[in-house]
Amino acid sequence: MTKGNINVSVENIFPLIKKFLYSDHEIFLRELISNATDATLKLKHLTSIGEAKVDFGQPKIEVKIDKDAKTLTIIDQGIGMTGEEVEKYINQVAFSGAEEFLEKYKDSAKDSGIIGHFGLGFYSAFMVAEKVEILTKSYKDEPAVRWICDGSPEYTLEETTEKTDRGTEIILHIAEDSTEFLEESRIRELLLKYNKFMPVPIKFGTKKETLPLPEDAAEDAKAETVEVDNIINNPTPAWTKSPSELSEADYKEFYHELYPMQFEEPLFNIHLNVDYPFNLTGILYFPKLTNGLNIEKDKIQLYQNQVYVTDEVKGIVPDFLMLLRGVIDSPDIPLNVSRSYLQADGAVKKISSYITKKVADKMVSLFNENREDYEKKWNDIKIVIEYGMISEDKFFDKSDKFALYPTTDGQYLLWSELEEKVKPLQTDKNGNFVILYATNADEQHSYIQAAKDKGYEVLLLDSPIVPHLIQKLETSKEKISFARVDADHINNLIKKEDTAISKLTEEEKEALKKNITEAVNDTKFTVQVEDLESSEAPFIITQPEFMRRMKDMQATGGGGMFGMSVFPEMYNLVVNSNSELAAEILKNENAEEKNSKIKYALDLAKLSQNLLKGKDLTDFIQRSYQQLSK
Ligand SMILES: Nc1ncnc2c1ncn2[C@@H]1O[C@H](COP(=O)(O)OP(=O)(O)OP(=O)(O)O)[C@@H](O)[C@H]1O
Repeated sequence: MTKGNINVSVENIFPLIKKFLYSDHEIFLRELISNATDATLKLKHLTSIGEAKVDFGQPKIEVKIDKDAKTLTIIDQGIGMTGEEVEKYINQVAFSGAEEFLEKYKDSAKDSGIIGHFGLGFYSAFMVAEKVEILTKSYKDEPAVRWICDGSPEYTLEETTEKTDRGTEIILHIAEDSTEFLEESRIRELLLKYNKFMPVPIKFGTKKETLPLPEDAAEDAKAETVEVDNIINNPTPAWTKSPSELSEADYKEFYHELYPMQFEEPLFNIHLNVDYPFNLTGILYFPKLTNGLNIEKDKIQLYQNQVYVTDEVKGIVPDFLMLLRGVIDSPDIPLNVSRSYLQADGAVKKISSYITKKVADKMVSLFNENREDYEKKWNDIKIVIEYGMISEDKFFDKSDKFALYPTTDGQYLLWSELEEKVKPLQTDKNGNFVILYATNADEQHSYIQAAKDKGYEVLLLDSPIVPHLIQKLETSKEKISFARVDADHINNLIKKEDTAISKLTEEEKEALKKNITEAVNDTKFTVQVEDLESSEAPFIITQPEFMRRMKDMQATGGGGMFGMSVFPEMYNLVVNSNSELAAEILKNENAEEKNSKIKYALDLAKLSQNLLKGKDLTDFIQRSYQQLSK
């Protein structure tokens, strides 16, 4: 038997490990199962290149709890270790055997999926165990050994005949403060969290399975039940397969495997697969963003060689795609990811821009393959696309091929189609293409109607980030501007050469303006007398585009200008000088009647802008009833 001191530079590394190495104690299981997986994959590799002349068979990893003995054991049927190797790989902390293996078999082992890198994973066992035993037998024809260490730097190592089969057993004597890890439910939870898609089958207990009845079975025959291994993982999850092997149904099935509590079907998926300049595979799903939207729970999961790392993917996945679901697996992402690391890491930045590009490409092909279906899904995906257009220039540059601009008539136009269809009529006298839009088809109905009467097209842009999107489009495209239909009278929104005829003289218009301003007596409203068609409404309330947009942008974060914290409510009250009511107000000499007519007309204008509320609305209704009964 050998006794010795574990070769570390710090006098006692264990308290350090316990405290600092991983803040999350539960990851010890992930580390040990990763080691067991590595050991299995190493053997697979060695048998495949003929270096290990043993039968690889169908190895699995087993996790066992013995409550009485207070032990948790992880057993693999992998490569095992000789006494010498235990000395080398276990006793010399921070000497990673995985690294050495990869170095030695550099070229052939590149794709073997080996996880370990740092040479500290094994010692995370001491976060939960007061004593750790390793019972191991190498695939080489050498005696098995037992290594025991109680958390001090002292260990014992001896040969044993107790283990006759190949592989390693890690026996953790669970410490008093960690007995939660002797609970079956806790271990099951951890296995499902970290190991659900690991590449080697993991057995945790057994389960009963009912055998199918033979075809010629008697009617009253009872199906036989057998005890089988309870395998908790799916060793070949969809993302490890090639897209050509997978049907739509497979993708959907995997979605539900990933998120068992999600009952809605995903809208579509994007299979990621890149091996240069970094390795990355994965599947992203566009979920249907319903009201019950659960961004918190079902997030994109990050894996490293099928080992779950985290679902904090900020930095790796561009912000605008955080609403998606799915998995990303990359051996280039370290297991112990920290935020500062992610932000600084070049590979991670490349991953983020690759994902952006891939999503853009997928949008183009979805649109081209089945436009009708894409249009149907537009309302569910637009928020992600529009956010991407605002935040990622590369995504914006491609968006002309897949971003849709819906009209209030239910058409979905690409930018090029919008230009072709709408630009000729909606270009103003200065050559600017004015794009009219509404944010709410019901509330802005009368304005939409006024625009349509002129033959104009009105877009329906109703997502909350639209003010930002519009700003982005206006600064990126030449000679265009957006105007909400109620931003001004339609004649002023798209100014044409023709001058309107007025029934009133300039002096009369001035007098009318004065009358109305005094009667309205509210600084929120700027009175503007305009020569409109006599059939148009006498009073129209509009809200200038700039002020409203700034206000909207502020409400959705950012975009406020001049350090203004609160934008004042500002409206224009457009008075149609050619309307009968204008003439009537002007010539009415009864001051009281004049006043009440102006107020009544103002209320009607407010009503059509959805601005008449509370007491004003009640008063208005009362006054209207009085009028009726006169
Ligand atoms: N179950 C096992 N079977 C065979 N060898 C093992 C087993 N567990 C650990 N080893 C050996 O011990 C070495 C050290 O393991 P450890 O977990 O500390 O580091 P690692 O796996 O190389 O890297 P990481 O810190 O990323 O886990 C491994 O590289 C491997 O050679």
